[in-house]
Amino acid sequence: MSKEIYENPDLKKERQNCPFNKEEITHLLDGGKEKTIERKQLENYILSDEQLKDAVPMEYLSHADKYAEELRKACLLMHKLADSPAGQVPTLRALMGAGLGSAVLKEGNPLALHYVMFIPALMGQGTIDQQAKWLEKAYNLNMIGTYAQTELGHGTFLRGLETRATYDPKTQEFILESPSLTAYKWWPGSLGKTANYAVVMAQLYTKGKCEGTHPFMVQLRDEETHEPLPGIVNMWLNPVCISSYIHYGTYVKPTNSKLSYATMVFVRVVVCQDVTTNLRKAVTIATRYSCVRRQSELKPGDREPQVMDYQAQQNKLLPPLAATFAFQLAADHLWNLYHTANNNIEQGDLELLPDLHGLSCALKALCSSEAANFVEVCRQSCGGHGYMSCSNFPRIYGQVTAAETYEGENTVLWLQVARYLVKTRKEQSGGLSVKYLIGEEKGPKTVDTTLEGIVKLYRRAAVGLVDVAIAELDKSGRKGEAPHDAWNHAAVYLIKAAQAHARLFVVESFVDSLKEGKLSAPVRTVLSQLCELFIIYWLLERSGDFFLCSNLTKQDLLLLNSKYVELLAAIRPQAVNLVDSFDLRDEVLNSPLGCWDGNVYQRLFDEAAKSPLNQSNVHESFHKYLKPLLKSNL
Ligand SMILES: CCCCCCCCCC/C=C\CCCCCCC/C=C/C(=O)SCCNC(=O)CCNC(=O)[C@H](O)C(C)(C)COP(=O)(O)OP(=O)(O)OC[C@H]1O[C@@H](n2cnc3c(N)ncnc32)[C@H](O)[C@@H]1OP(=O)(O)O
Ligand SMILES: Cc1cc2nc3c(=O)[nH]c(=O)nc-3n(C[C@H](O)[C@H](O)[C@H](O)COP(=O)(O)OP(=O)(O)OC[C@H]3O[C@@H](n4cnc5c(N)ncnc54)[C@H](O)[C@@H]3O)c2cc1C
Repeated sequence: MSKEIYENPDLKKERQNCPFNKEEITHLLDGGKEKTIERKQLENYILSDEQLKDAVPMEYLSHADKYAEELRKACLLMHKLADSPAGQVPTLRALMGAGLGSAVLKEGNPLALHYVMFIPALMGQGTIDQQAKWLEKAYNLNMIGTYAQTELGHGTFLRGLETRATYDPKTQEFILESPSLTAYKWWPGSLGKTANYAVVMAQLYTKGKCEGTHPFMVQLRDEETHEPLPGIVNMWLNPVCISSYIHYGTYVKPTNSKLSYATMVFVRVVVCQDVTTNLRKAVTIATRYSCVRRQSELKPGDREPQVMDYQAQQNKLLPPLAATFAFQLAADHLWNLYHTANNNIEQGDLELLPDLHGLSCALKALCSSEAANFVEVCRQSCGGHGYMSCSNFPRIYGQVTAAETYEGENTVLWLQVARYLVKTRKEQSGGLSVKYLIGEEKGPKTVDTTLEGIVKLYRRAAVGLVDVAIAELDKSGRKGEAPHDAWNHAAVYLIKAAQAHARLFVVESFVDSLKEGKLSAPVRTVLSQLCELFIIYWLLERSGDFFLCSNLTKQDLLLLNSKYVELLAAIRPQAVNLVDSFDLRDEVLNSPLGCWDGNVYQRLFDEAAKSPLNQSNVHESFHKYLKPLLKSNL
C-alpha cells in the first residue's frame, strides 16, 4: 500500500482552490516551459546523487574538513557536468541560475570563481590566440583559475592597486611584484588552496610609465605537485598580459581604458539574478512556516491563528514576495542589455558601455541591499526557529550580504551611478536606461494614485532628485569649492538620486512586463496585485523623496496606505500558492521551516538530533571542567 504522504493540514488548506495555474508562473520565472523541464531534469540529475549529500551537517565540521568536503563535492559535480546529457556549458549555466550550486555546496564553492570570473575574464579580455591556448584548458579543468584583483590595502580604488607588472623589452617579459604588505592579493576566492592559475589585475609599467590596471595570467602553483611556484609569495615571474595592448614592446592604448573592468560588469549582472534566487528561497521558507506556525490569540477565545493572518506578518512577507518578481524581471532586462552591449563591444561599438555600467551598478547595489534587508525580515518573521543554523537563514543572509560588498561596494557603485546620471542630465544626451530623464513628465504635478499615476511619481522623483543633486553641486561651485569637494559634499543627495533611478528601472520593468506578457487572466490579476503592492510599498518607505519632487499630499499618502493594506489582505490567501510556483525543492531550500509538506516540528527535532552534542547524555567536558567547578565551593 502506498505510504500516505504527510501534508500539514493548514498548508493543505492554503493550497485548495488556487485561482491561478502555478505552472504558468513557474514557466514565466524559468523563461518558458522548456526551461522548466530542463531545470527539473538537472535537479533530478544532481540531487539524486547520494555522493553529493552531506554525511553530517556541514556546521559540525572543522574549517579544513569543510573545505575538503566541499572540494570533494565540487569535483564530483564537475564530473557530472562533463557527463551531463545536456552538455557541460548549458548545464553549468542552468546550475548557476537555479541556485543549485548552494544546494550541494552549502559552505561555499571552491570552483565558483573559476566559472564566474576566471573564464569570463579570458572570454572578455583575452586575444584570440590566448583564448585558443587557455579556454579549452579551463573548460576541461586542466587548470583552475581565480580572479585576483583586491589587495590588503585596496579593493575599491582600482587605480590605487599596488601590484606592479613591469615590461622588460629585453626579455619581452613582465615582472609582477607585490611591493608592500598592503599589495598582497587578499580576498580572491580559491586563491588560498584551490587555484593554480589567476587572472591578476596589476598596474602595467612600460618604458617607465604607468599605463593603469591590466589583467595578467599568472601560474600560481605547479600543475603536478600543486606547490606554489618559486617566488609566488611576493614576486611573480613570467605572467602573460591578457589582452593585446603590448605590440613589440610598444603600449597601444585600448579604445576604452575601462574595458579591463569588463569582468566586474558581467558579475554585477549575474549577482542580480543570484540575490533574487536567494531571496526566493528566504520568502518561501518564511511564508510556508508562517502558515504552519500558530501563535497567540487574534480573536479572544479562538484557536491560536496562523501567524500569516496577522497584518503585521503580511506586511513583513508580502513586499519581499513581490520583490522576487520585480527583481527577476529587472535582472532579465539587465541580462538582455548586457548581451546586446557585449555583442556591440565585440564589434568595436562602445556606445552602450556607459549605460551598461550605470545600470549594472544600480541594479547590483539595489537588488543586493534590498534582498539583504528582506532576508533579515524573513528570518525575524520566523521567531526563534528562524535563528537556527538549520533554518538556512544564516547561510542565505551571509550570501546576500556578501553581495553588498563584493563586485563593488554598494556605496561606491551608487556614486558611479550618480556620476553617470549627472553627466547624462547635464548633457541631456540619450542613454538607454535614463530615457525618462530626457522624456520627463510634463504637465501638472497633480497626483493620481492609479498604477500609471504612481509610476509617474517615480519618474518625477528620479528626475527631481538628480536636479536637486545638481543644484547642490552648483551651489558648492558658486561658493568656490573645487569639483571634488563639491562632489563629496553632495554625496547624500547623489546617492538618493542614484537609488531613485534604480527603483524607477525596477518599477518600470515590472509594469512593462505585465503589459507585454502573454499571461492568463488569473495570473495577470495576482501579479498585478503584487506589482501594485510593491510600488506602493517602496513609495511609502521613501515618501520623503516623493514629497521633495511632486505635489504628493498627506491625503494621497493616507489613500495609498489604505490601498496597501487592502492589497495585503487580497494577496494573503495566495501567499503559499505563489511560493509553491517558485518550484523550489526541499533540498534547494535546505530548511525544516520551509519544507513542502510543512512537517516542521518533526524535522526540527530530527535536525537537532544530528548534533554531536546530542550523541550522549553527558559530554566529556563535564568531567574535565564543570564537575571540578561544582566541587570547588568558590
Ligand atoms: C563546482 C561547479 C561550479 C558550478 C558553477 C559555479 C556556480 C556559481 C554559483 C554562483 C553564481 C553567481 C553568484 C555570484 C558569485 C560572485 C562571486 C564574486 C566574488 C567577488 C569578486 C570580487 O569582488 S572581484 C573585485 C571587485 N572589485 C570591484 O568591483 C572594484 C570596484 N571599483 C571599481 O570598479 C572602480 O574603482 C570604480 C568604478 C569605483 C572607479 O574606477 P576609476 O578607474 O577610478 O574610474 P572613475 O574615475 O570613477 O570613472 C572614470 C570613467 O570610467 C567609467 N567607468 C568606471 N568603471 C567602469 C566600468 N566598469 N565600465 C565602464 N565604464 C566605467 C566611469 O563611468 C567614468 O566615466 P565618465 O564618462 O568619465 O564619467
Ligand atoms: C565574500 C567576498 C568575496 C570576495 N571575492 C573576491 C575575489 O574573488 N576577487 C577579488 O579581487 N576581490 C574579492 N573580494 C573583495 C571585494 O571586491 C572588496 O572587498 C570590495 O570591492 C570592497 O572593497 P574594499 O574591501 O577595499 O572596501 P573599501 O572601499 O575600503 O570600503 C570601506 C568603506 O569605504 C567607503 N568608500 C570607499 N571608497 C569610497 C568613495 N570613493 N566614496 C565614498 N565612500 C567610499 C566604502 O563605501 C565603505 O563604506 C571579495 C569580498 C568579499 C566580501
